Amino acid sequence: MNKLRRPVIAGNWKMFKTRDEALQFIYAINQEVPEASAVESIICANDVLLRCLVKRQGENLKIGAQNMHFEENGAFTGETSPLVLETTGVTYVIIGHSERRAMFNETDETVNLKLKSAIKHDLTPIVCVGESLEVRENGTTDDVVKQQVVKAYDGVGADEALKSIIAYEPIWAIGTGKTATPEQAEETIKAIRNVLVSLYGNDVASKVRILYGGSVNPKNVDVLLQQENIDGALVGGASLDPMSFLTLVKAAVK
Ligand SMILES: O=C(CO)COP(=O)(O)O
Repeated sequence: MNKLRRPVIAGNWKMFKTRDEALQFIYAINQEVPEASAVESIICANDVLLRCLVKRQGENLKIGAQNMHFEENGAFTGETSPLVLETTGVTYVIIGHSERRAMFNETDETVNLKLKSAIKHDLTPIVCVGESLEVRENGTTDDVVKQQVVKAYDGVGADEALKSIIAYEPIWAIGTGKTATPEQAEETIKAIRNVLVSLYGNDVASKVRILYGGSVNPKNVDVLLQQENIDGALVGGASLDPMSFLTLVKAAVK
């Protein structure tokens, strides 16, 4: 791993786990999670579970949300305010996950508004980008992903960008068991870092963490994390089992 950038392993539980299952998971790993100074370990859970997880999180495990509204309050039935996340003790939030883009009308514009709002509320945004299989096959991955990054960071200053994390998740690799090869992931993540260079210069670009997501598991995590530009992983299925999640976290501090 590049020791200049602290690695991040974030579990995205999606709409899995009951309250009891979530608490069992936290109790099982709290004492085992490596020091936060060596790896940022995060569980992003369903909104209803956030409060009880925050109360029981250990020093080295942080809790994140999977989405939020960009407004602090208003007539937005069913939405979650960033202010509520902040005051609940949540410290991370996933923004623009492809499932939300595909099923819940998330757009590059709302991703941009949410990114700015999250930073304003001291939430570390994990900004998701990634291409469809069609885009991968027609060879325009870099263009599509670059555009997503440019639009997400429109009007975002360097100091704010430094507080954000990017997750590159090719849609065709999510939940399919088809991981991008380490070379494919590295190539696209390098292209994302180059966008940051053009937006903010070398120094900022070299400090922003960029994660890979899409069928990451304990077997493939090492080779992915060995890539120069991959600073960690955003993990769905393999984050649901406590021992599997711990293996991933420990792989990041090897
Ligand atoms: O969508 C993902 C994480 O946000 C990836 O999910 P899987 O790890 O289950 O492929």
